[in-house]
Amino acid sequence: MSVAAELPPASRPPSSSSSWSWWEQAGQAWWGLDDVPAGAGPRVAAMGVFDGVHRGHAAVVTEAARLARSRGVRSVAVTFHPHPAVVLGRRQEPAALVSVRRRAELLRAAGADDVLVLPFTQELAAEPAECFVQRVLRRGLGCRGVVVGADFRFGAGGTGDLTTLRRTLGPGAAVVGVRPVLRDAERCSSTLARQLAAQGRVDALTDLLGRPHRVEAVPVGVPDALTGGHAAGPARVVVEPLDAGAARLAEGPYRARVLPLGCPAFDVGPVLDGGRGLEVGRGLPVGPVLDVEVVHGAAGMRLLLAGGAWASTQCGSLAIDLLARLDDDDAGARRGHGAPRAVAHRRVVHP
Ligand SMILES: Cc1cc2nc3c(=O)[nH]c(=O)nc-3n(C[C@H](O)[C@H](O)[C@H](O)COP(=O)(O)O)c2cc1C
Ligand SMILES: Nc1ncnc2c1ncn2[C@@H]1O[C@H](COP(=O)(O)OP(=O)(O)OP(=O)(O)O)[C@@H](O)[C@H]1O
Repeated sequence: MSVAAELPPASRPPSSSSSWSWWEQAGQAWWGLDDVPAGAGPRVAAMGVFDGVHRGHAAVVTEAARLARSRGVRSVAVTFHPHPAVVLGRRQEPAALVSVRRRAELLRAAGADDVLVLPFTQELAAEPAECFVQRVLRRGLGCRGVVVGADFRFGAGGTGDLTTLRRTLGPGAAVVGVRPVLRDAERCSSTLARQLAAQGRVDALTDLLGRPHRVEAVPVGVPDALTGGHAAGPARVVVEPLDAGAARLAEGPYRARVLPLGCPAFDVGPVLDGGRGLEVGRGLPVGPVLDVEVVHGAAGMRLLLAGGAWASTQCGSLAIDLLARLDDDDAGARRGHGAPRAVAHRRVVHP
């Protein structure tokens, strides 16, 4: 039986959700082995969860792409969702740094020709490593090579490793274990990235990811008065993460670049915040830099965008790239004390 056929329907995004329509539009990923086109030829796979696609992940995917090119085949990033630790009850919170849609986009940006999302279930967790390699990597994807981190473990009991891959894939296949990519002598990991986000350590997080951390969000309200569609003074827009399980971000003020999401034909429109609307450079929209305040409440995480009236009126959803934490002294103090503490809310006024 195929992986997709074994899935509960809820594992796949509902076709009515906006994120699913982006999947379809972008043709970003295969969802389950059944989606993989038959007879598409051999491949080299990179394998892992890849939440956040940090620099360590990028090294694995880039190596798979290089190996695939050298063998004249396509590369595929094989990723799992939800996170095994959540499915296996080792982690309570389903906190993910990025949505699966964004993960697929980042894996492609790192060099993967294709992305396969395998829904992670109790059944998959119980599958012996050798069976997984035979069923998914050999028969399903025709792998001529596999690239993982040198310490990657998989399969029932976590017994699968590089040796398992070499033995099971056979002599013609290349199996590469990428040496750990470090940041400040610490192994880059999604767990570390989630910790840095929870502590509001934007500089360290940017360094670990190799790019600014992005929150994908949708406007839900305008707290400040808007008169006839025009801002009466500095406007603030409330936005909520698109992904209800988005990893926690420390409360407090940030500076962020805000981009329209999923609307490629975005019209710049009237600029409501004094001339700093979207510019178009090299075919890509370059959003305005805005002050953002992150708050947590009963409804979950919310972000208040200063001067973001254009966003609520012009575009359904937004990408918010965090550039800096505004209260650096406070962040420094937090670093010194280890544990994150609440940051007093400061009203962010757009200049
Ligand atoms: C293909 C595959 C990939 C896996 N990847 C991960 C992983 O990235 N992280 C993780 O914690 N567990 C992962 N697991 C789960 C563990 O290998 C293992 O199934 C789990 O720890 C259950 O172990 P148990 O049989 O001792 O209960 C993966 C399992 C499979 C089959
Ligand atoms: N720092 C790193 N250097 C090299 N390879 C890495 C690094 N981190 C992860 N990998 C590899 O990238 C793939 C995906 O990693 P995966 O998401 O499973 O691990 P992770 O980043 O440690 O996540 P988590 O912290 O959630 O367990 C795996 O093959 C893994 O071994």
